[in-house]
Amino acid sequence: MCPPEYFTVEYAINPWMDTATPVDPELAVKQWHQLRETLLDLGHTVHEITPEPGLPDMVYAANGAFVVDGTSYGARFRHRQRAAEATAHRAFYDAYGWRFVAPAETNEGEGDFTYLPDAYGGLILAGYGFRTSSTAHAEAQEVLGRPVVSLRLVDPRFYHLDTALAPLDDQNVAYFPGAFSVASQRVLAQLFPDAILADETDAFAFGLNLVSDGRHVILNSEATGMAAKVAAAGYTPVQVELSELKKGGGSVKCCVAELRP
Ligand SMILES: CN(C)C(=N)NCCC[C@H](N)C(=O)O
Repeated sequence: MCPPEYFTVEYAINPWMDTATPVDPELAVKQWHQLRETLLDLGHTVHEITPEPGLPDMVYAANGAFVVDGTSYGARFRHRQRAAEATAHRAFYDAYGWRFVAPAETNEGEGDFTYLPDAYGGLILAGYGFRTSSTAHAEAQEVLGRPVVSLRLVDPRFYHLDTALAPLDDQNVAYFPGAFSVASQRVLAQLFPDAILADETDAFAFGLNLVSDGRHVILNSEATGMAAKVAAAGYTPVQVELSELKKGGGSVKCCVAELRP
């Protein structure tokens, strides 16, 4: 995770960002700490990457890389405003001694990649259409040695895969079909017949931008419908307020990069 020390909305690179809407920096820091405490209370270890001035979106740590089986496939950001974040993330992984592979293709880390270790022997799902190039999917497959399923995102509000789809455990997902092309919807229905289907209201409340440990599902407090759906499926929803970070176009998942040894 990356503390939101320099978080602000000073440019707009997604439909959620509006430079005219003020951010409450103190509230952003408070909400971020509540998310961190929630993870710690659930028994997770949290490492912090040092925020850098001039990189207000660095709080969305999940965009900095995608780690599977101890290998970190680095990010290469679509927009110049975020480009320097990739270097900071690389330094973080180097300092921890992780194997790091620098990408040649544009990709935004866990924003557009996710991994299900028990689905089909270990499956990567990858989004494209707004940020990550589809060519990065093939690159990730070569780097990580796991099959990658490419999914096309079609709604600009759901510009990263992790705004439209989330693993609930090691083999099942929740997703909002309307965020995907018709063909990608068919692929998801084939791969995940037991998925929880979110609707537009759930997705709009960032209800899919969640972090799950397979039992507890941490999600945005505004996503009440999604909380009810995961509870009905036997998971325990844990709701956190992240109103300020939503102004930058992200929520729970965006703030948490998962390290998979
Ligand atoms: C799920 N993740 C990681 C995200 N969706 N990230 C949010 C990025 C927000 C940033 N202002 C941007 O537009 O890049």
